[in-house]
Amino acid sequence: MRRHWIWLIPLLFLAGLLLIALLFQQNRSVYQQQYQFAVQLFNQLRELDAVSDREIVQIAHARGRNYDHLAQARQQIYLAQQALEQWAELDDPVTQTLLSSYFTLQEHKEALVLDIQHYAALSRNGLLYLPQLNAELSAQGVIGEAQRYQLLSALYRFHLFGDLASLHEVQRHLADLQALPVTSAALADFKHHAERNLSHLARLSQDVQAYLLIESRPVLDALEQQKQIYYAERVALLERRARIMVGLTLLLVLGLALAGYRWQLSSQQSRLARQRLETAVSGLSEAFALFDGQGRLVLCNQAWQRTYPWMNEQERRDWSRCYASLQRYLKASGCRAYLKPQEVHQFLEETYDGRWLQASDSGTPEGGRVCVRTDISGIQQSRQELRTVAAVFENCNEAIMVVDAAVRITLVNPAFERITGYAAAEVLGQNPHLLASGRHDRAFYRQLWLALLEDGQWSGEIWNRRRNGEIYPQHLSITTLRNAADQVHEYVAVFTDITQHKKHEEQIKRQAYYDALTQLPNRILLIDRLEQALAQPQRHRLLALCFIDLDRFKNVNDTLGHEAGDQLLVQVAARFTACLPASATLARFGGDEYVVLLPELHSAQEATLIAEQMIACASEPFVLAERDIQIGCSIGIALYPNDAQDADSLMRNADLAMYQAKQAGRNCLRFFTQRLQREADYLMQLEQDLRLALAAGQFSVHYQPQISSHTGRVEGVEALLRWQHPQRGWISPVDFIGLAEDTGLIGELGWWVLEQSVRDLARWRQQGHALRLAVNVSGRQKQLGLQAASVLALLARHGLEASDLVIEITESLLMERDDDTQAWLEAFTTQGIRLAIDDFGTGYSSLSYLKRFPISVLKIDREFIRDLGEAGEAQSLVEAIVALGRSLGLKLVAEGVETATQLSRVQALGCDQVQGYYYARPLPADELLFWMTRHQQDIQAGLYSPDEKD
Ligand SMILES: Nc1nc2c(ncn2[C@@H]2O[C@@H]3COP(=O)(O)O[C@H]4[C@@H](O)[C@H](n5cnc6c(=O)[nH]c(N)nc65)O[C@@H]4COP(=O)(O)O[C@H]3[C@H]2O)c(=O)[nH]1
Repeated sequence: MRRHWIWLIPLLFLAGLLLIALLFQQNRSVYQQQYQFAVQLFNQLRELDAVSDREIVQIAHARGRNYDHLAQARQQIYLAQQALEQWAELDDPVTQTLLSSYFTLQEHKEALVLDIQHYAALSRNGLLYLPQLNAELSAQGVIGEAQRYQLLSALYRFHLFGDLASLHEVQRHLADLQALPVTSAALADFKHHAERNLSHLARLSQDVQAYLLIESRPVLDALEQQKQIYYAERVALLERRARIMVGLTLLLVLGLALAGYRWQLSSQQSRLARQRLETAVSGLSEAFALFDGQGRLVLCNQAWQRTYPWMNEQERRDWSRCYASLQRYLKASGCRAYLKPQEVHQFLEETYDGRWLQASDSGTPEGGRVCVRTDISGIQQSRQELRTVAAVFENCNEAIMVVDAAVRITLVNPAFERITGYAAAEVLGQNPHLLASGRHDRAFYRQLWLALLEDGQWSGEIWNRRRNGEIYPQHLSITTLRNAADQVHEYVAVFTDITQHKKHEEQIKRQAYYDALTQLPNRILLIDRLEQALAQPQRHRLLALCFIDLDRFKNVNDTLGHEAGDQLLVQVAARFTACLPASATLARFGGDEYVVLLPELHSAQEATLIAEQMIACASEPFVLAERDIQIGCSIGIALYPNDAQDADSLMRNADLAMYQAKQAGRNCLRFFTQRLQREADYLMQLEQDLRLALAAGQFSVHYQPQISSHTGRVEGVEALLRWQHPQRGWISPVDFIGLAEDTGLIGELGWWVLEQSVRDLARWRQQGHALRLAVNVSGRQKQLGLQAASVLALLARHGLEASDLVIEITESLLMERDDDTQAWLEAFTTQGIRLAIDDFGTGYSSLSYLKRFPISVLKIDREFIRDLGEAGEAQSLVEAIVALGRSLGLKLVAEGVETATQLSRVQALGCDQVQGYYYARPLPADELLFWMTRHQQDIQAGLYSPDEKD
């Protein structure tokens, strides 16, 4: 559509040409008309001039009868002159001059015409009167008649022809007449009139001559010629003007075309410019709007629409409405921003959703308005963040050091000054190397710089020097900052003084690797050193690991207290250290266990000597709490590479050997042997089997009767666990209870024994056997969660009383001396369950714990009972135990009574009950019933006699 206007240009051009031709033609015809009219006028004037001349001549020569034709001609000449004057080109001076002279000529003629008419009339009258007078004279006979006739005749000729000869003749005749004497008045009158007539005729002739001599025609010709020239000039002028007009039209059209082209070009450019502007504006993050001089929206971007989402379309498109809306909005928002009504203004504006805008409104030269809104919420936030960062920078405990690309310190914070001792002014502009301690080599720094350049950061520990020369450790993190061109801009180093941290670390390390009490290496460090020693590629090398356990340490601990025990451990450590070579590592392994690593041995004998020396040291009395204390130690030795190849195995084997030494009577040393290994393997296998045995139903409970030493009646039974191993047959509880305790299986197993035996007891009750049940309970069961409440509930479930149950515990449990154990035991006894001390006399039998714990029964170990019949101190020991029990009101049970002698002895000593093979071995439940029935029958039959049973 836009390009169609181009066809208008030739059309306009043609229209212009047509218009010019039309105007040209019109003007030309006007000129032509004027010219023709003027030519007609000239011809008419010429004709009228001729008529006028003819009439003049006729009048002058007495041929005209009247002046009507002459007057008519003169009148027409006058009108034609007026017409000519009207049509004359007043702008042409030549025409004006000619016309003026023509009019002058005509005026002259007019004046002559009047004269001629006048003298013609006078002449004619004279000529009419003279003949009358002549006739009178003739009649009177006045002389000179001939002369008069001649005169009259000459006069008539002169009048008719006006020739000079006639005039001369008249003049002669008149002179002749004049010469005549006046004879009469008539003659005088005649002479007078003749003379006057002649003068009139002369004057008439003179005027006619003058009239005819006036040349008006050439003037008319000149006028016509001038008219023709003027006309030609006018036409030429018209043509020139037409050409100019054509030229101008052409120029105009060309100009229009050019203007159109330029307009099109400029509109294209402006379209392009607008597109570019729109693209640029739409790409702006700022809100942008352009309003024209009339306040109409010319252009705005998406950001503008987003900025003023509350504005409706009309407001957005109209600046005044938009402005008014802004004003309203700002007023409503509590005037936190300001708007000035100037032509150009800048202001802050807070949007409804809390954003801050930097607004700038400026006028355009056309009276429009450019509005820009920049969301400066981020800047505000950044400022806030900067303030926060600055506060952090100033107040943080970490030292911050900024170094420029030329490795010069540009900024440090107060923490830097505190840590390094340097004031900011002292280090700014300096190379950070001034802080170096000299502890790190070139390679270290090369690595650091490489990491900074390649990875952009480095962090680690570094030793630096304070201003006072002190070298201290830092934890340093350096980050490389790069500019937009990816060039290193600066390095930011953040570091903390980790002196204290290092100390703590050292302390923690020490705590982790050293025993706090003895300051010896602990188990972890020992294993570490052992592994290191084993890793040494040394041929023909012998290494020994000695596992040491103090003998009777527990006694010291229990009797003198933990503090004394601790002192003993420290003293032992000191003595052992004194016995060992420098290459050895003495470690406290835990409790009263020590381990010595001897890494550089030449023979096993060397290890023996060292171990014996340690045993000797440990056997020397120790002074604790002003008392001499005698202990000893058992040492197990395992050798590398003979006994094991790795650290774990070596430790285990040394431990086994140590147990072997313990079993061998303590205070001795034992080397690990293959037999020990086999036993260890056996135990391992046993443990595995034990884990499966309960589910496999391999356990059963046997019961051993407990018989009143006074009546011989069965008062109770002791439940004893039995394990029927599928391959190994019966396994004694002595062999697996300890293992079950170690593995924690005793919890489940012990509960199973309780359930099983309580169930059997309840059955026996129903069958009429009033028995009391004794069940062994391990101290480990306490740790594994056995509760009195559960046991009571179990009894209640089977309709039994708490007093029907006796729990047998070992002395060792009572040795634990903690409140928990007491509370745990009391939970049983307060409900009526009784407690029995098993194997009394083998441990640290003490009056104190017997008093402290709620014990009801003492079971005298069978070791003492066994020796009762023989000479020795057994008799007096049992007597003492019985006396002790009696004094505390305890019931006394003798275990392991096998013979009648033993029975009679324990009866004599006052034991309340006996238990032993003398009466019965532990029996399965069914056999027990059978045994009890028979035993009852024997008693009833009076057959029961200790001697008989023996
Ligand atoms: N030489 C000899 N021995 C006699 C005589 N009379 C009884 N014995 C044995 O002496 C042990 C008495 O049990 P204990 O001292 O409680 O000693 C028990 C007890 O401490 C433990 N034990 C057995 N069953 C259990 C149980 O269910 N739980 C717990 N925790 N330990 C149990 O195993 C130990 C050994 O039990 P057993 O092998 O059954 O050995 C039993 C029994 O068979 C005798 O006249 N001569």
